[in-house]
Amino acid sequence: MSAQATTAVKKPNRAEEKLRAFHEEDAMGKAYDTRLVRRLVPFVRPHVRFLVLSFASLACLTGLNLLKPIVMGDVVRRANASDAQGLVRDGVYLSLLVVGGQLLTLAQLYTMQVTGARAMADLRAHIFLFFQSLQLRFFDRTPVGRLVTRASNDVDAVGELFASGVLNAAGDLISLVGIVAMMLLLDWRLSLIAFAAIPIVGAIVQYVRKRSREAFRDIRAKTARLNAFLNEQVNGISVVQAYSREDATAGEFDAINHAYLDANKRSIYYEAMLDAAIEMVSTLCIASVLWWAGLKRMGDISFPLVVTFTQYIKQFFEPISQLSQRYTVLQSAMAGAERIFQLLDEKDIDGVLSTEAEKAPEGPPDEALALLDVNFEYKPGVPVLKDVSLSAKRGEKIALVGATGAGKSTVASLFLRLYEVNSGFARVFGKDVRTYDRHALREQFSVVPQDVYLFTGTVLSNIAMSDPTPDRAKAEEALRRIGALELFERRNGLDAEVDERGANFSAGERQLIAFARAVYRDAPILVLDEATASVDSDTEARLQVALDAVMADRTALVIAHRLSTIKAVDRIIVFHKGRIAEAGTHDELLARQGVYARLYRMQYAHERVEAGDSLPGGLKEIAAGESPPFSRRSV
Ligand SMILES: Nc1ncnc2c1ncn2[C@@H]1O[C@H](COP(=O)(O)OP(=O)(O)OP(=O)(O)O)[C@@H](O)[C@H]1O
Repeated sequence: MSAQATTAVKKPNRAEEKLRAFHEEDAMGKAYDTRLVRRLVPFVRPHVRFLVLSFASLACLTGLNLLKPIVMGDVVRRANASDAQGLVRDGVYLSLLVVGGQLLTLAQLYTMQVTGARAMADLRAHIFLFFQSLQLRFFDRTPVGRLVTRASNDVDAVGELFASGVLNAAGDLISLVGIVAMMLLLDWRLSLIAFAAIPIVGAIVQYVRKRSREAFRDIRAKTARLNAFLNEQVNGISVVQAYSREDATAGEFDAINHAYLDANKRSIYYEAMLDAAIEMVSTLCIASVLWWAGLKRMGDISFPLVVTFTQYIKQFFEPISQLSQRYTVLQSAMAGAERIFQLLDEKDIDGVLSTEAEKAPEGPPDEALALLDVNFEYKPGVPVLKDVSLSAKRGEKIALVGATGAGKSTVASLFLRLYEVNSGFARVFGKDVRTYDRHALREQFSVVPQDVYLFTGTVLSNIAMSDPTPDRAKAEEALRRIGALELFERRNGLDAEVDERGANFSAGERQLIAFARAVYRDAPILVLDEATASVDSDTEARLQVALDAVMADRTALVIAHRLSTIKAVDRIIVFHKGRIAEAGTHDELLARQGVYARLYRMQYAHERVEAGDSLPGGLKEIAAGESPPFSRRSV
């Protein structure tokens, strides 16, 4: 282990603390929980025909295995009697048993695992659809790593029920009963010698089971931590490299990786211990039977009987050893199922307003957007919007301005119902947003968000993402309208590949694609949240002209820091610490000499300094000493 890792182990580091939540949630439940099994049934039911085939094969296989020792004993008897014909017949029987057994094993494993793979694919799809129906509030408080673990590792843990043959435990039990019956029928005294080993095996299994269960729980917790850490660090790799945190991060990873390795080593140790112990006990048992047979100088115990009996003893310990391993898998599957269903029971579902809940009174026919006395907080006790009321008529363009963190983007999120108001109402086209079907509501909006997110694919698939069948001509037209067609044509146009998160495009190019995406969608309301923050001044000027055309017959909500970009809107609403400080046109607000006028003057002064102009008296000081309250994101 590296030096950093050693330090990291001693002192809980940032990742350790942040990921402790995974430990806490990772309680190992019961090994078998009927409630959870019942909830898994709907995912297995559509594939039940495979399961029936599997159990039928298993029953036949168990029967065939019980016959094998008898034939072996017969082989010895016929060999003793030099019965060549009988030996040939036994050879044929044995071959049939082996070939038949292998064919049945093949059928049994295949059908069982196909059932599991299909059921787990359905479960994963269900979880993914469920993620999409959750409100953003849920994702704010849940680490991505945990959600990824739910849809991957936890589903895999449940799938192990099928893959590792836990359900074959039914077959194990049947064969155990069959073996015991056959042994007793053959010779009850030899059987008693074999059964004397049961308490010893029981004690070993109990000792190992408890410890391997803890090791297993630890592995699951450490897997979740590993996933969460990798997810965060890979996403933030550019920052890690820029701030030369590679060594520190490697140290943190080393600690987490070693903890994972240790948990695995413990689990491997106990599994190996169990295998070796059961093998030893079974060999001792065989030795005792041989000793007893020798002591009695065979007497009424024949040589073929001893051979048959030792074969049964071997078969007797096999399911016992497997039962204990399957118990661990069963327990981890139940823990996985419990975590999955806990997630699926989540209440933050993005639904339609229930009929009893109070809804906003209907708005006037010409109203496009309205907030009525809205209060909102992301986290309880931290108000973000306070008593906010505003409205925009159809076709009206309004701008929201205010300092960083004043609550402007939050207003847009409330209209799209990405978050729910705590009190008051949000209305779109005169209707409470909660009375809409969420798709119908969001179809009213074209959004250019502050943080553009591109998906792996092509420029076309990203521009036309609102369309199940992307229309090339329409996407090209969208790029042309925003004046960016030429820029993209230089790099393979609409077919240019987009890497994960659009990493192979500049921030400005990503913003242009987001613009084209909004134009393509062609919705009646346009939301531009700092939409030109990442493009150069030339591109911005061209965009502005294009935008005026796009906005012409639409309602628009423009969020901007650069006040020069919003002079032409119909109304400007100024936010200050979550409240509306003032509202009016650019000229009205300047004339009022309030917050907007002050902000505008400061920004104007700052721009003049950057441009190298001389400043009017008084503004020089502001420009030199005071940074503008609006952050400038463009260069
Ligand atoms: N998902 C979230 N969870 C918790 N708090 C949040 C969340 N999103 C925003 N906030 C907080 O709400 C406040 C308002 O955020 P919002 O993004 O609306 O501000 P804004 O005016 O758009 O700021 P900016 O100009 O920087 O984009 C901020 O204090 C922010 O920290």
